[in-house]
Amino acid sequence: MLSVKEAESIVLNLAQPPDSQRDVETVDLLAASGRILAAPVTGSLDFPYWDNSAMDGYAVRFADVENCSAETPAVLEVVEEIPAGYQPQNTVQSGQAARIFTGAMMPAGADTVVMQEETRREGDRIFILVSPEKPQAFVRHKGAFYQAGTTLLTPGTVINAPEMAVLATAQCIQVPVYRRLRVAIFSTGDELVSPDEPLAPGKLVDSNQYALTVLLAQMGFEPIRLGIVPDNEEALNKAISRAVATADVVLSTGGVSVGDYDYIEKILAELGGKVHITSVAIKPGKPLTVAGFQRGEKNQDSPRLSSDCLYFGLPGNPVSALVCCWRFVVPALRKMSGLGADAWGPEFVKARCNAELRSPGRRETYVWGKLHLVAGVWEFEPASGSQNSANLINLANTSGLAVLPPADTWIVPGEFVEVLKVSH
Ligand SMILES: Nc1nc2c(c(=O)[nH]1)N[C@H]1C(S)=C(S)[C@@H](COP(=O)(O)OP(=O)(O)OC[C@H]3O[C@@H](n4cnc5c(N)ncnc54)[C@H](O)[C@@H]3O)O[C@H]1N2
Ligand code: MOO
Ligand SMILES: [Mg+2]
Repeated sequence: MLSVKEAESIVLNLAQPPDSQRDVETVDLLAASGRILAAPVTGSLDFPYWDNSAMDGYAVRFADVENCSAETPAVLEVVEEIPAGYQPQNTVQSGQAARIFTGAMMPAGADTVVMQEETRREGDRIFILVSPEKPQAFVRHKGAFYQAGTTLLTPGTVINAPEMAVLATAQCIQVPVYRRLRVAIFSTGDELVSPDEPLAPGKLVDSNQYALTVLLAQMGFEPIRLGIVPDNEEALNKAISRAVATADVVLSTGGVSVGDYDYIEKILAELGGKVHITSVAIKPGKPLTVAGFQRGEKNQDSPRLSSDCLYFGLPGNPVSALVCCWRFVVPALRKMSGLGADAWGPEFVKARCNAELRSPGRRETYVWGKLHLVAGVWEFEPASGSQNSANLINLANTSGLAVLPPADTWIVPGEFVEVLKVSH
């Protein structure tokens, strides 16, 4: 049995980042929302584009207003009005000013803006009542923030609202992003029926496929649902071959333990998969099985990442399947999707536990519950009811998994524990 750390490192080694040529597609600006940038975005313009005013007021020559005051105002002739979006026509000469508004282009000759609250207007004359602190006051200079040719966004950046603003301002209307990872999902088990089917004695509703589909879709991956596959070698062989041929990553649930009908590992090997992990010292999730498949010839109809197809045989128990996903699958998918290493996770926080937790020890134990931020301190509240890997009901509302080490552990209320944050 591998430790959680060993398994994590194997999984992250198998998960390879996308190819910067082959795994890239170009999408329209707004369609890039939530996607991961695949190439640097470089501005071809200075930012600001030109000298402009930061205030509503008057553009002046500093030398004309340097020593003025309310008692001895500088009196200037207003020669032009410059709203935002307008190109000034005149050069401001000594003794002159231009009316100007926030964001409007500075006129030639002027070097300083005086805000209108510090002036008094009489017809074409403006009285400057307060001397600006220094020349260039309230002028936003061309290229002061970024110069043309500067890299504004680097590959691996997720495009959210601020990044969208940068793309728009750089006029990057066709955005190179990594293509979405295709993740095949299927459930195995003769007992399984779908939620709309009648439940005969001995049967169980397939919940795993629905949970995994939502988890992946919410993270921006492309789930491909392949249904329920019976515990039958031929059917499993077909389903696995098909999944491996069409997806970058495959997630199956069930059939990875030691029972007579647990065929996944055997079939993975028969199909040429290299099985790297068959059990991990984690509770729940012990029989997690991970295999890699060599990439075949690239096929136009089923483009794949440059890396091998990565297969996760998740345990059938619903909590075990999700815990394995949160702990191992999500970081691997994040790496494969093109995110930078700092974004792969998993993310742990120290939290004050509000109840007693015990674990007998041989496996690293994950206790599910809720994380709350209370006056700046994380608090962990374990889910009430049975912490049993088949109890999918009290897994609802989980936002954190407290991690107890693989040793006899007894956490008392008020003690701090390491908690894995999960999306909720
Ligand atoms: N003799 C041993 N038995 C078991 C061991 C062991 O070490 N020795 N490990 C146990 C652990 S831990 C786990 S976890 C499970 C994993 O079993 P499998 O991955 O082989 O999964 P199945 O046997 O197919 O199913 C387990 C359980 O989960 C239910 N299930 C399966 N699929 C779904 C689904 N899609 N939706 C909801 N529930 C599902 C299934 O009915 C079983 O109850 O093995 C233990 N056994
Ligand atoms: O690992 Mo199993 O998931 O303990 O029930
Ligand atoms: Mg089994």
